Amino acid sequence: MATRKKAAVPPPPPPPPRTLFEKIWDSHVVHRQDDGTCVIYIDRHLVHEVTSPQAFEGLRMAHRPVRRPEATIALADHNTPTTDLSLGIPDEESRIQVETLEKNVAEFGVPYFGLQDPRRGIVHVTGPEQGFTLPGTTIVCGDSHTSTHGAFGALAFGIGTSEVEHVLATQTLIQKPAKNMRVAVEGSLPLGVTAKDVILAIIAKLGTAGGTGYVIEYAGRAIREMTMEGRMTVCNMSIEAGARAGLIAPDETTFQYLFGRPNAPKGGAWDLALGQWRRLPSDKGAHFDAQIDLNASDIPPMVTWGTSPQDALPITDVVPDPANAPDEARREAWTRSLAYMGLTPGTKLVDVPVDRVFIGSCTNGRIEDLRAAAEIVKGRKVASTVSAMVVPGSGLVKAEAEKEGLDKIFLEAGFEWRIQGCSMCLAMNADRLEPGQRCASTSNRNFEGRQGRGGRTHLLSPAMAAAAAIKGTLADVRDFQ
Ligand SMILES: CC(C)[C@H](C(=O)O)[C@@H](O)C(=O)O
Ligand code: SF4
Repeated sequence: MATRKKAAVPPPPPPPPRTLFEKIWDSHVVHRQDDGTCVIYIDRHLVHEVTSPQAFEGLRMAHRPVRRPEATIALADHNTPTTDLSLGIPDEESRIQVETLEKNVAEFGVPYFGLQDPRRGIVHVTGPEQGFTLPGTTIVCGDSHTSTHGAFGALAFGIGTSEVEHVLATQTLIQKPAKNMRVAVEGSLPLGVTAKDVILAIIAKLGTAGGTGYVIEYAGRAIREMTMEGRMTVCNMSIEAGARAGLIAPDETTFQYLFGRPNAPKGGAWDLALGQWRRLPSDKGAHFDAQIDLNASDIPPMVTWGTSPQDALPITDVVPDPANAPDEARREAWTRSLAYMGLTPGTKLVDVPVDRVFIGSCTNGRIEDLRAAAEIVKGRKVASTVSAMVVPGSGLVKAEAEKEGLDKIFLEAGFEWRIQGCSMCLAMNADRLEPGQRCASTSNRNFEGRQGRGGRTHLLSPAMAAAAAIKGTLADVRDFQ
């Protein structure tokens, strides 16, 4: 019998290279509409007291339960006192918000870290700490700085209150895919330069709208060399560049941080997860719609002078002159900013006196941030003209810092040592600036009135904030090392 040679079946074409964002997106699409709008599955949901009341009320009215309470963690962070929790919450509006959250989580069976629970912290500090934030997952919260969790290679973004209700009810969201931007920081960071300086330098370059419509993936040696704390600081402020989210490819640093955390997978599930996580990084040749490059060795310690996070300059610089602004719109914006900030063009930034120093927030309230500040503060005293405070990002950060003796270093230098919460990052509780007061702050927003009506904010790193507290003016941390 004659044998006919079988025609060789051509191998299937290799799948097109994809970015980290595309991989997470594709694996979460539940339904795709013709116009590209998708229903995506949400793995994890963080809930705080500010943006959840109407969401729960909506569920109540519709007689709907929370779809997956076990995929949710709730806690209060914005409105909580930082001095003494045993007195309750004196401010009525704040108290009502926290009590409403407590009532809602009890009624809907949502896991809750109560006021006295040491795991309670700013949502973006607590989530990662608990291993609730995992690579390759989708994470949302009714809070713009949800981008923080992107440091783990999770697609994490802030949502509005009606979307909070949608996620509580369905564990899904309706979204359009974003464009991909790659921001590469090559080389190693010089001494005195931290993740905060890197992200301020990136925002100064991109502008507050430069990231609009994009998910930014941060890459390059300087990012790979960062700890998880540093990576979170970078991703945290992605939103200040207008981006939908920030992402960093998970690697050994990520896995080491997560191993053994309460909500991280255990045993065989851990090994399985590792195998999946290692496939997440962007493929070689994946398409990015935009690319920005920075050299780490060009980045000095940075500080903001104006009322937008993009108004950042090297600490060695001077207050800019609106006459030198690149266009008319910015001339006007700079003039307004300088009037609000009470600054004169040409003044050296290191000569600008500060009244207050705030070390904390979801940008820089983690243990490594407190260690960096304590290193500068150790054996020194806060200037007599300055009132300074440290507010840990979570109860666990506070406990660890106390175990290491950092609280003593701060207290002996004249800092106040507070209880965890958002605190003076946005002045929703009792911690706020008086009109006209100037603050060196490790937080992420310097908008008018952000830290209290009429308050003036300079954003900088924890080490730089510590140096400012000692010197009584903005200061170059490299003079203190
Ligand atoms: C209160 C909350 C909705 C708000 C946010 O979305 O970011 C706050 O956390 C902030 O930092 O301004
Ligand atoms: S610390 Fe500041 S930026 Fe972060 S969630 Fe709280 S208020 Fe928002």
